[in-house]
Amino acid sequence: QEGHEALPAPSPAAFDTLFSTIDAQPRDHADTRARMPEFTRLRALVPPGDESRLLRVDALQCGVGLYEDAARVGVEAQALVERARRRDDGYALSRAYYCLGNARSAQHDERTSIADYTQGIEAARRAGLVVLHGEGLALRAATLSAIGEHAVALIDLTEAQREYERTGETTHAERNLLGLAVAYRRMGEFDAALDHLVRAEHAARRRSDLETTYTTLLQQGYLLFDRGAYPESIGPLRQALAIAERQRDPGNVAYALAALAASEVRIGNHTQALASVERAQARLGSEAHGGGVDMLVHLRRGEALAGLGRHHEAVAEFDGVMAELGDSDNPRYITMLHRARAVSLEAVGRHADAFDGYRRVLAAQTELDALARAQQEVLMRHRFDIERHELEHRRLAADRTLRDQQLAAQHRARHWRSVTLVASVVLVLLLAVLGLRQVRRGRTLQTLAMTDPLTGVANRRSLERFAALAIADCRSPPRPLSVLALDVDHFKRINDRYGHATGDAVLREVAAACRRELRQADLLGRTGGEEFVAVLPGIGREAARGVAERLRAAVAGLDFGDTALGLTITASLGVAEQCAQDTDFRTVVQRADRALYRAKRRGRDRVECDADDDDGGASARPMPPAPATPIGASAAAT
Ligand SMILES: Nc1nc2c(ncn2[C@@H]2O[C@H](COP(=O)(O)OP(=O)(O)OP(=O)(O)O)[C@@H](O)[C@H]2O)c(=O)[nH]1
Repeated sequence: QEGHEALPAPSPAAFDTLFSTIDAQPRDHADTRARMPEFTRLRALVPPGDESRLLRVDALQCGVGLYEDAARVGVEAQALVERARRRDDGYALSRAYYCLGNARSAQHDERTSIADYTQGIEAARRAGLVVLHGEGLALRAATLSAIGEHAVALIDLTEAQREYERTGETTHAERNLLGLAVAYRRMGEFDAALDHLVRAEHAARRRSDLETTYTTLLQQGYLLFDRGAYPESIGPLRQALAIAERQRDPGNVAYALAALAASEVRIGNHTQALASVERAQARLGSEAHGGGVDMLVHLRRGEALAGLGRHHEAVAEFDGVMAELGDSDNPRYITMLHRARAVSLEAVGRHADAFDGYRRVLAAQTELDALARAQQEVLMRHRFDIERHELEHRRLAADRTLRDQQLAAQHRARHWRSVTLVASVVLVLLLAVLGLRQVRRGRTLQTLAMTDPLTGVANRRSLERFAALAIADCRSPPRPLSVLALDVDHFKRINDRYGHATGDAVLREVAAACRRELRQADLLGRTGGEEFVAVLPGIGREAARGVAERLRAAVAGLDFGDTALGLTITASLGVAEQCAQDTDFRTVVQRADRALYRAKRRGRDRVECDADDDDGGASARPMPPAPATPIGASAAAT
């Protein structure tokens, strides 16, 4: 075995690497013989007893020798399917089915092969193997196309393309373009076909994939021919021919020349067409070539001869082709053949045969049209279904969006309701607080309006109001009521000696001391600078005198040691009891004031009563008017 490298030792890691490399390469499903050395290396890497890896090599290798013995390959593939099933290996199962499909295809059992491919496609899809899945779709599409099911083939290839693009399998997507283009052309969708062909050609040129570049150019030529653009088809066909020549592939050269000849016939260049055909025949030699290239060359040769007026030779060519054509062959070629043959038969005077030929052309054409219509219908139905699905999908999505929006709106509304509720509660609380504060402020204002700010005792106004009520109260049932008038002695001196602030403090202390000595029912008020008046309801003159004495003693007992050292104060008081003649409070106060005046006169720090009056009320003074400020508004005599 000269030239063979030594086989590697078993290694799972090395196996996996080589396996991925081989598996990623594009394959010719018909025959993998050229890759036998790779498979042998891979097989050597399988660790002993590793059934799983062995299964994979077998699956990868399945199909070798297909052309020689398709039946044997079919049996092997069937066994592989069983093994893959037992091991639950999606990859091997899918490959085994593809191999089985190829074997059946090679034995012209296309319907069964389609079922096998479908099984393989499903296995790949279940295993999530995108590339293998796409490969199966392409295989099935090729077989479908071969039996005239172009629409379903196009659908398969479109699905493969979508999957490749979705998963970013760019190379596979590019390789799939050619198949798609052919499928489109066969469906008569020429614009889509040309677009895919041009893209496939660019991709193939970029990859320096000459074989695919050749095919894309040949297909462009066919496409332009089908569209009746005969002169335009010459360019791509010549390029295809150049590539086939460079590759030294006689089959491809012959295909390109046959296609060129067909276009040359259509543009009336029959001599050139005949030359092309003869060149093709020379390249093909005497060997038989598969795939119908011989038949094509003869058909084109007949057309060229007919164009040159050599109808007898043309009929002979056409008859040769007819003998070779089977029923399963391409109806397009059959139609083309019968039409060309009928023209030549007519030219040589075989009118009845010509007529028969035209009849067959008509029948074949009708069949072709029906096929085309049926295929269009399948495709349209499929596209309609897809569109309907998409429409349904969009409608569902729109519904969902609407529902989401409704939910969001509901949510927002609920949110705002809570916000409003909280805000209302806060507002109510705020109003309550404000109201409360207002009430308090009103009370404070009222208190301020009724009290003397310096001492906190009642002011003149509230004293008069209280007295009026008390007097009325003491009338029925008749009860006594007395009034005391108190004036701090020599208060001016205190101010002068200790300052005004101390004077204020003295006034506050005097008020506090008096309040301590009075009952709850009594009311003390400040009526002038250093003069206070107390109303004592229910108290008669003598009892009031006692109270006045207590007040005098309390004032005299005040101690100012910590504010004004050495300061002692005294107060003089006058007492008056309300009597029947009194019209109002003022007259009682006047009598009390008179008594107070007397106390001052009699030496201060003492209490005098209106009953003790010895000057017959001549010294009675009216109550002093209410001062703007208590200071400087003394009512007491100096
Ligand atoms: N500190 C202070 N002094 C005041 C206030 N109101 C009046 N006075 C002063 O009190 C003094 C009252 O003095 P007079 O009316 O002359 O009487 P007096 O000095 O108390 O003498 P007699 O009443 O005769 O014992 C004046 O000097 C006023 O300015 C006050 O609210 N605070």
